[in-house]
Amino acid sequence: SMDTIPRFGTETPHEAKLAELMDNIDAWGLNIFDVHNYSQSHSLTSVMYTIFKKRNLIETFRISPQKLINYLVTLESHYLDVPYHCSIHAADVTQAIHVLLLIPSFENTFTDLEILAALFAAAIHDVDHPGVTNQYLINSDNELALMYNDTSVLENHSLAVAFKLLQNEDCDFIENLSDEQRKILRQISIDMVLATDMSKHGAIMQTIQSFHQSLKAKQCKDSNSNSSTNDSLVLTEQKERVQLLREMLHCADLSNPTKHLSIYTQWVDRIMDEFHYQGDRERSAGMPISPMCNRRTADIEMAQIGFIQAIVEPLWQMWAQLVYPHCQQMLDNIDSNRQWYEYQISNRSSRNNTSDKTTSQSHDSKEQDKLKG
Ligand SMILES: COc1ccc(C2=NN(C3CCN(c4nc(N)nc5ccccc45)CC3)C(=O)[C@@H]3CC=CC[C@H]23)cc1OC
Ligand SMILES: [Mg+2]
Ligand SMILES: [Zn+2]
Repeated sequence: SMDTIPRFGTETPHEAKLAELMDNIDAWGLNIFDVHNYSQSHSLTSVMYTIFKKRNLIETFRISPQKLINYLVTLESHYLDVPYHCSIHAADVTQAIHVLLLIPSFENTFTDLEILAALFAAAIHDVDHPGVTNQYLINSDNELALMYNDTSVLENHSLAVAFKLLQNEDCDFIENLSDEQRKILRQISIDMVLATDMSKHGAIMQTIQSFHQSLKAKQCKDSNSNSSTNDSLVLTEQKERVQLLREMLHCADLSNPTKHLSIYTQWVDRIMDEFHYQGDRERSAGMPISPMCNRRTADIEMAQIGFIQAIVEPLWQMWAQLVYPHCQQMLDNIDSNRQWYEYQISNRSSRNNTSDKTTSQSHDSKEQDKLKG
């Protein structure tokens, strides 16, 4: 019954603190690491449950709260304990897409079923990720590459695992959806998760410009409505709405540099841990070491500047243009974060010009004092 379900889906001695954090569930600045700590490492379960309740999806789709919790806890337990692609990343991407769906431009754009599918796709998109890239699985003749014929191996695997878990009677929280609704949910989730494969990034960037221009042209400019609904994007075709959701999940998956520096640098540490561990395995197996995976030659700052300039900033600029002015904060964070990494590099080179090679902060300040004389 309802009274046995905790407020945020999981039992925690820190419910008051979690409540305070969840007040920011609609904000880009939510600290997902704090949510993970205060939810007893159930950030994915508590974030998804809170969003489902806030969006009234439990009533709309007659979802059994207990079955939803059962599914979320089981899904969360199938994320592996890897540095980056763990359940905190899934919670982070899920909360990000929830915030993007709140942008006024999308006030009248998506159906409840499409919103359910988008949140579900975000929550499942990296489940059972082993902490290595598709290329590594292919190069090491991994059974997953054999299973999926080297094609979007990780993304296909996460989808299969997530839907397998739904077959468990106790976890089937979509039991009351019609067959047609289940079919649409499955279709949209598959489309969105497969689009998170970075090998599809180029294709998304190719079409995004012309697609958004056509949307802007159709944007309803109903003169007598107030400003907020004035810019809402109305898309008549489900195909177009799914294309927008595909881009949205890709943006959420590439959102680390759009967050506050203190959050962003934690994701950088985690992804570099994961890449360097893969590089260690490639080195000891005599394989070529993948880009950004060699801890002995790593230039973490340069890798982030390259990642921002080549991938993250161009994508988010396209997205921000479509929903102007609602994503300016993301663009501002990208810019200040890139500048911070550029400063680290310039600071590094001036440090190298001093006599010793030590790079400790205290050394620098002593050096500065000497210079002041
Ligand atoms: C926080 O910091 C990161 C977070 C996630 C990722 C992620 N990176 N990637 C790829 C991205 C493109 N890469 C580049 N390769 C090559 N040869 N050259 C490049 C030159 C400039 C930029 C990138 C590349 C390969 C890895 C994923 O596939 C992950 C899974 C899905 C989404 C993003 C993830 C990287 C981060 O910092 C580098
Ligand atoms: Mg992925
Ligand atoms: Zn991801």
